[in-house]
Amino acid sequence: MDVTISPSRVSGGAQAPPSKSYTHRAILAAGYADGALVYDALWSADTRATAGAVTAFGGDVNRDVDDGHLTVDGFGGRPEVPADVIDCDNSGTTMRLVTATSALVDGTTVLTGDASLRSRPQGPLLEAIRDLGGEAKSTRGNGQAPLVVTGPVSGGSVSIPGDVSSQYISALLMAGAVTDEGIELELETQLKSAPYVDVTIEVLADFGVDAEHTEEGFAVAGGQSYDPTDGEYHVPGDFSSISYLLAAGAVAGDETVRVEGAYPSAQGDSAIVDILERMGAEIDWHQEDGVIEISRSDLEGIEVSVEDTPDLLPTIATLGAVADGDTHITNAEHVRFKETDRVSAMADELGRMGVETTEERESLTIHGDDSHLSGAAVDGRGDHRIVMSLAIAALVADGETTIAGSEHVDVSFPGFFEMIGELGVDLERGD
Ligand SMILES: O=C(O)C1=C[C@@H](OP(=O)(O)O)[C@@H](O)[C@H](O)C1
Ligand SMILES: C=C(OP(=O)(O)O)C(=O)O
Repeated sequence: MDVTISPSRVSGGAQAPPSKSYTHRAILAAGYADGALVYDALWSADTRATAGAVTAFGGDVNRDVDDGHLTVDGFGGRPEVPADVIDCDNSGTTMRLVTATSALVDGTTVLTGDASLRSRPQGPLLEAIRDLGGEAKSTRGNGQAPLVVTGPVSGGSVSIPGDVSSQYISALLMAGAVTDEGIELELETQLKSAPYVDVTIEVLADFGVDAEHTEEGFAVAGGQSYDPTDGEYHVPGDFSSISYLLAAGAVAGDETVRVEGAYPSAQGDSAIVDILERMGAEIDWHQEDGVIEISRSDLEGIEVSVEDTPDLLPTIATLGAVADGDTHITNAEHVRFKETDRVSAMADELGRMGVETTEERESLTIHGDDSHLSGAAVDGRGDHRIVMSLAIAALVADGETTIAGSEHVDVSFPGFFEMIGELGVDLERGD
């Protein structure tokens, strides 16, 4: 479905959507437990895929139609053999977390996903499961889904690269807690996207499970039980989603844009506040109230590493297109392994809008000075973050911008277009 956006000014307040990363973990942790009530859960295409997997393993997930909370019945640490293939749809987090759950099953699990997910790397996780004594293979022998996993594994020590996806580590820590022996992970490389493992450790702690950093990597003791405090869990707001609302305020704010539900957590993407400040934005984060206020400001290019914050790259690229001078985004190689290669997708699609960029394997430089944003027909590449970032660029382009594939926002931010419409964006959604 296309969306056509005209140059617009934004103002007013918006509620941050719930965190996708925390919701995935809370649903699966509740599955590993006997169950839990999950409040403020994100109900999006990706989190529905994780709910589907918990159901396939013998749990159940029901959503309250009035307030949206989830009632999860768990499988108590003993996942049963799924009656069918598990479809992880477009969700890398689901596939990685659930592949490790599959290694606990006394039998065989088959996992697949859409074309994008079936092109993403799973090899290091499969190898780790084999090293733990399970069977794990890619049907095509290329390290990509469809995957076939046979357990059960009882734990042990494995080494794993840290520079492809942190989700392998999150997955093994979550599953390792209910193995007999626990799992020790030795990192073969430096860890990228590290804050996401901290998010995992935080959620595990809230479910009464201990996992820790070690000198070599991470470790989780076996024989633990998932048991959430008071049987419930509350999901915080999502800073990756918040980044689009703040970027809209920074480039197109008429009056102040105010985002609520922005409380501090382990999310690395809260770095967007600091990044905007460094670019010259007028921004205030009232942490105790969970409120961020931002007004339109003249932005300047900066150098920023996305080593810890890969999901911010598309937002930063759009900000760089509007800023004066160069914005140099470094440590970005792992951003190429997402729903699409986001480094080249942003270079190409912003290029269609008149933005000059220099792309290298590990970096993307946006030449703000040489760029003039013009409305154009652009492609969201079937990737929610590319769609949302181009939508923000469209606010300050000359003329209309039409983005193909607007429905993909359903992956992480289902109400995105309604929300920016309420902030004042002039948009029309077509076929
Ligand atoms: O664990 C998570 O919730 C995520 C980890 C990150 O992936 P990588 O660890 O693969 O970089 C991030 O890009 C993704 O959107 C969510
Ligand atoms: C990469 C993302 O998610 P996942 O890895 O779960 O597909 C994302 O949300 O940007």
